[in-house]
This record gives sequence, C-alpha cells and structure tokens, in this order.
Amino acid sequence: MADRVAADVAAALREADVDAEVEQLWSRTVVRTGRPTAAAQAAATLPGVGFARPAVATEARLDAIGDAARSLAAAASHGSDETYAVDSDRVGADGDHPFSNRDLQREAGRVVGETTGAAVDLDDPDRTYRIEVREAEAFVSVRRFRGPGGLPVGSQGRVAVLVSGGIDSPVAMWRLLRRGCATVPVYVDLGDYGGADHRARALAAVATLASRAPRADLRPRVVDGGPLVERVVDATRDTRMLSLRRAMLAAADGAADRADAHSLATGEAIGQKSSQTGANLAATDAAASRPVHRPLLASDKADIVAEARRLGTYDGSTVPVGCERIAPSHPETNATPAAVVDAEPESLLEAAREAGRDAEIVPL
Ligand SMILES: Nc1ncnc2c1ncn2[C@@H]1O[C@H](COP(=O)(O)OP(=O)(O)OP(=O)(O)O)[C@@H](O)[C@H]1O
Repeated sequence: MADRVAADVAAALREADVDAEVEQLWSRTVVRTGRPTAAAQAAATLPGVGFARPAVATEARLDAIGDAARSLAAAASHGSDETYAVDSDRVGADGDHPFSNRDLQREAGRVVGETTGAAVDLDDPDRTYRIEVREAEAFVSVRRFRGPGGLPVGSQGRVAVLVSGGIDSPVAMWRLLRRGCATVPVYVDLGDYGGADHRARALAAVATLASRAPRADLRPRVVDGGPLVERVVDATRDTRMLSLRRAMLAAADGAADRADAHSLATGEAIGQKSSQTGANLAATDAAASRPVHRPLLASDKADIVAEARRLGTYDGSTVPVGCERIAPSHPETNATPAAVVDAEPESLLEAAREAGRDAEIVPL
C-alpha cells in the first residue's frame, strides 16, 4: 500500500509539473521539493492519502528544530488573538536523541510564542505546529491539507462502473476509487434517445476524477446502445426502464470481461426513482454475471449533490435525455424478475453483453 501511495504521489507531481523526489521514510511518504505547498496540495487529492503537510526538513537537534519552528512562525502571519499548540512524535533507536518529546514541545513552543506573541491553547488551538523526528532528520510543519483517506487506487482490483451524464454515478465512481478500486467507466450511448451534451458531461466527469488516479487506466468505454434501446422501447411498456437497466448492466458485464473487472457498479440509491425501488433493484441484478455494487444505495440526494460539488463533477443544468422520453407513464415499481424477462425482447442481454465487449475506448 505504501509503495502504491508513493508511486501515485510521484505521478501526480509529474502531472502538476512539480519537480520532486519521492521516498518512503518509516510510515511516511516524504517528498523533497522546492515547492512544498503545491506538492502537498497535489498529494492531498489522492485516494490513500489522509493528509499532506508542507514541512521544513532539518537535522534532529533541538536548536535546529527551534530555528525551523521560528522561520515557520514568522512566515505564518498569526493574528494577535490566535492560539497555538505544538505536537511532536519521535522515531529512533535508544540514545539517538538527547531530548524528549516534552523538550521538543517546550523549545518549539517557546520559540513560536517569542516570534508571534500568540498564546498557547492545548485544547482547541487555532494552529498546531507539528514536529516529526525520524532518526537523524526532523520535519517541522504548521499547515495540513486534508486528503480523502481510503486506499490507493488499484489495490482492490477493477470495477466496471456505469457512468451517465447525471450527478450520481460520478460520485459512485469516486467512492470506489477512494476505496482502492481502479474503475472502468462505461457510458451507454442511447442513440436517438441520447444527447451529445449528456455524453460530453459523462466524459468530462470521468476526466475530472481521473486526475485523482494518475496511474490507472480510466479511459471511458462507450457502448453503442441505440439499437438496444429501440428494441426495448418497441417490445415493452411498464417494465421498460427495468429492461433498459438490465441491458446496461449486461453491457457493463461485457466491458468488464474485456477489462478484467471483478464487479459492476451503478449510481443508484434506494427509492430515488421508480426504477430504483428495492424490488426493482433486486430484479435488475439478475442480468449480470458479476456482483453489482451500489456505493450510493443508502445516501440522500442532498449529500450526493454536496459531494459532487466538492469533487467538481456537479453541473446544475439538466440535460434533456432519453430516459424521460423512454419512460412509460405507469412505470413498474414492484417488479419480479420473471415478469421483466417475459416482456423483454429475445436475446437482449446477449446483444448488450456483445455491445459492451465491443465498446469504443475513448481517450481522456
Ligand atoms: N447512459 C448511461 N450510460 C451509463 N450508465 C447509465 C446511463 N444511464 C444511467 N446509467 C446508470 O444507471 C444508474 C441509474 O440511472 P438513472 O438515470 O435512472 O438515475 P440517476 O439517479 O439520475 O443517476 P445519474 O445521476 O448517475 O444519471 C446511473 O447512476 C448509472 O449508473
């Protein structure tokens, strides 16, 4: 895991044009660079990174650490009523350091107080100076960029994710990336029922997320779904949306065969739409040979929208796409798999799987 994080950080820094050397030091990924803030900001976008701190590196001596704390405090431009605390951690063999954690905190605390005139507050400080001593070297920092946490991308295999031009599925894709899944985005082009804007939005959302997984192949797979939709619309009525969803899952299954993905995923949430009742979700799953994950299953729409905004995949405009024109006036909400299959055109799923295997791989 640590090696994957270090390699992802190195790749993200290359993409951000930040010159840097990346190494693994104890449990930390250490980046040596002349642009520590830019490096920390880039690293803090990546799954597997809990936080990133721009730090001053110095020798593990009390006076040198005090000097580093002084230069940081002088540059930190504290307000006069701001409070601070010092927190520290030491790793080394017995006798490596002729000072204790308490000595570190006392010395750095004194220096910061002298430099800024700010008061100490150990319970709820406005700023926390952090000192980490690792054998012969020490790192002193005061800023901390929060990362997404989770696991490095690729550590949990590949999942084919059905991504539309809507709000939900990019968030579902992100949640899987954050838990270490290299996602294979699958967009189903609905032909005459689809729209160029819808497709462009899906591809743009994937591109936004791809910057957070610089070593994974996140190129979208675009499935030619027009002929499938037409067959479904001709043959079905109440169960139409369910057959359409089954065809999409089968197409994702085909794309997953090609991309060697172990599972599928969608952006569905229970009860959000008529096609997403508990019974309907159960009825559609049978179309896939792989497990279907729904990372948003128990999320409220408002929370999903807030997450999409944070990720930069939210687009407030609604793109008129096929689903509204495809949907029947009385959609089924309590489907049984048998009733759906009965109404479905023959060999729909086989055709969808084939279309998924033949999906066009679009560059980002
Ligand atoms: N054209 C498409 N291509 C790929 N996947 C799709 C497409 N349309 C829908 N999906 C998948 O089916 C799920 C349900 O779609 P639907 O449009 O019913 O719901 P939604 O909650 O509005 O989702 P979204 O906001 O992701 O479009 C989506 O989250 C997505 O995973």
